[in-house]
Amino acid sequence: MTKWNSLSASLMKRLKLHYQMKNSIPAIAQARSFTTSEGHRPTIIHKRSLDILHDPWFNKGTAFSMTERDRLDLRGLLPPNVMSSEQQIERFMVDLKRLEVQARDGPLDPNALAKWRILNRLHDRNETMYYKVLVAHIKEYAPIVYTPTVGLVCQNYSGLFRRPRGMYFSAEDRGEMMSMVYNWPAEQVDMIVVTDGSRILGLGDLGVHGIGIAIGKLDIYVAAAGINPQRVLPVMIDVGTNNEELLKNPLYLGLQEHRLDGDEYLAVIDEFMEAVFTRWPHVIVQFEDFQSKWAFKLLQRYRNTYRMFNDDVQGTAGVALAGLLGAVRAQGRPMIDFPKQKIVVAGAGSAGIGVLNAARKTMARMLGNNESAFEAARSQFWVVDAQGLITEERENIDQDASPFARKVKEINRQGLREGASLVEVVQKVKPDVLLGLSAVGGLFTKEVLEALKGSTATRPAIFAMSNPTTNAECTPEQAFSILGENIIFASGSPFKDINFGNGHIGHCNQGNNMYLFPGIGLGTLLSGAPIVSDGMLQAAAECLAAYMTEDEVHEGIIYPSISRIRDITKEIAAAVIMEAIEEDLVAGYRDVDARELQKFNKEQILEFVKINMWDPDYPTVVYHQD
Ligand SMILES: NC(=O)c1ccc[n+]([C@@H]2O[C@H](COP(=O)([O-])OP(=O)(O)OC[C@H]3O[C@@H](n4cnc5c(N)ncnc54)[C@H](O)[C@@H]3O)[C@@H](O)[C@H]2O)c1
Ligand SMILES: O=C(O)C[C@H](O)C(=O)O
Ligand SMILES: [Mg+2]
Repeated sequence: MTKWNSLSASLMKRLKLHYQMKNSIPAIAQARSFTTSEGHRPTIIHKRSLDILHDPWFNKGTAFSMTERDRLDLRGLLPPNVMSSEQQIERFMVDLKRLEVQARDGPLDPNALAKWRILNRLHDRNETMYYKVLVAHIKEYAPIVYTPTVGLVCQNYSGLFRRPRGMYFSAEDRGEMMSMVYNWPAEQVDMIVVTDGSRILGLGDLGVHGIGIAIGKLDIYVAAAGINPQRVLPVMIDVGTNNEELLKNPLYLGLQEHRLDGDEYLAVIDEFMEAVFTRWPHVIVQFEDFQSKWAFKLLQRYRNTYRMFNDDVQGTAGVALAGLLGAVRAQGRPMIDFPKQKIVVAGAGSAGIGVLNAARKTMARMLGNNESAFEAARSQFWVVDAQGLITEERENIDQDASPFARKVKEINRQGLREGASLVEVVQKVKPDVLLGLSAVGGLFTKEVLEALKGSTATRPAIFAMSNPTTNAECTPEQAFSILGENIIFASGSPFKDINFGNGHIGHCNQGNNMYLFPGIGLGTLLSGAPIVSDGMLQAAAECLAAYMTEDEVHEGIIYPSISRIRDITKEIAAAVIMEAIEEDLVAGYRDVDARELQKFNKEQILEFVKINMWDPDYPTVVYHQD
């Protein structure tokens, strides 16, 4: 160091000390005399981006102005609504008061939200420890970081928001996304879960507060699939909200305008996709909780060009299919009898239609995989939506639901008609399976369940798959008490098993797409496949269906316990890779290239998956100057 350099360094040091003492601000260049438009001297900082938000000295959270966000590379790292410090305090106080007056946060666990807060704070200060806790206690804490509590978290997000997590792309960012994406500090991102907040679980449009679901899904990716937490990115695309309460709420964190629609909406999603795939060409994007209206369109738009899938349409379909096949086995019948099952589905949204398409295709394959098999499979389904039974007489029928509209002649024979109620349909059809993806809590009323007593199945199956808990179409208590012990029960949100008191247990299976999406994502990542094909999704579902032993299935257990989720995810990922090899889609991962991967046998693929799963262990850390 030259004399002048060392002199100026010591001068700077003294100056810094002087100004720190004078202003109590730890900034080096307070000596400069320029001022901001508000008349204050600026604080000069030597950090950018997330480092600022993670520094309690400099962080202003949602109060960073738009110009500051641009200056400091913060654009996209905060929800779009800029708040005053008074509003920030108001939000904080609402949350604080809520804790004082309302200790009960949820029907199943009165302390669910309090537990979420504690886990979230751990997540903010020590990721490795957070995931160690989650992996070791997944059964206990999945219902906190994921469904059902995550729904409550999204509903209360304006109060719960502390440190931002993930990225926000808003309608205001049009034209900027390609550069904004570089504000994210990670050089590599493997998994993105993106939502536009338009249909969060069964809770409707929660706007920007829906980011919680993307965060919860990625927690499951890390815990179940061993995706490295430094390479996951939760994303919220804020195109406005049609939730009138949020539009009026001064504490809402998102854009307070109605949702963009049509081409304007598509342009935003297109720009986002282009931006993230430009920066991270190998990323996988999982679409989550988009309203049905867009879920299918976006899937069709991107699925052949990008590595993406829609969890609600495709993940749910696979999980339901595995459960439906399990229900056939639980009736003591071979899986090949699946095409004989009569299935009533309540709900024809993204989830319901996804399940119907997958189940129909599987039946058709079992029946010979030709056009007449596909047509024959159609007649095994009766679909009831908000307007009742869907038939060809339905006016303005949704194009995704129309393949499942019953023929008028058929239903006349059955004594049914367009718009028939769910009870009537169950009474007349006497189905083997009643499956709900309606988002209507309690839809399977006493009358509906009574009607199911007429089922021609030896062991009828009830899938109350809507989330969160209060949206379940019925509870296991209701189902078992009306229909007796000899049924199969599954629900989207977790319920406790029922003890009948006679040595028998009524098993409550959790039919949730969390059994599939982590394996689909991990398998796609490790195979290097450029798309997520139908075959890969089918392989994932079949692997889940085959995972349960005969004994378990006879006991009524059709899905594994969540405590086995890491193992089942490994198996599913391997099945996805094997299918990708079969379809000649593999490109390899890291130092294992396509040719090598193609030569692996099943054991080697399982080992390959296992060694690529991140474990939450502390690494040895050393310092190295750049
Ligand atoms: N368990 C899982 O893994 C899983 C996966 C995805 C979605 N879901 C749940 O499924 C539900 C629906 O999701 P979606 O994306 O399909 O929603 P959606 O809003 O697109 O669809 C809801 C459907 O239910 C119908 N419906 C409304 N009221 C009805 C009634 N009274 N009777 C019969 N049908 C009625 C609507 O007409 C619509 O077709 C949500 O609660 C969601 O949480 C569960
Ligand atoms: O998130 C879940 O728990 C399942 C599913 O993706 C849903 O939207 O309900
Ligand atoms: Mg979902």
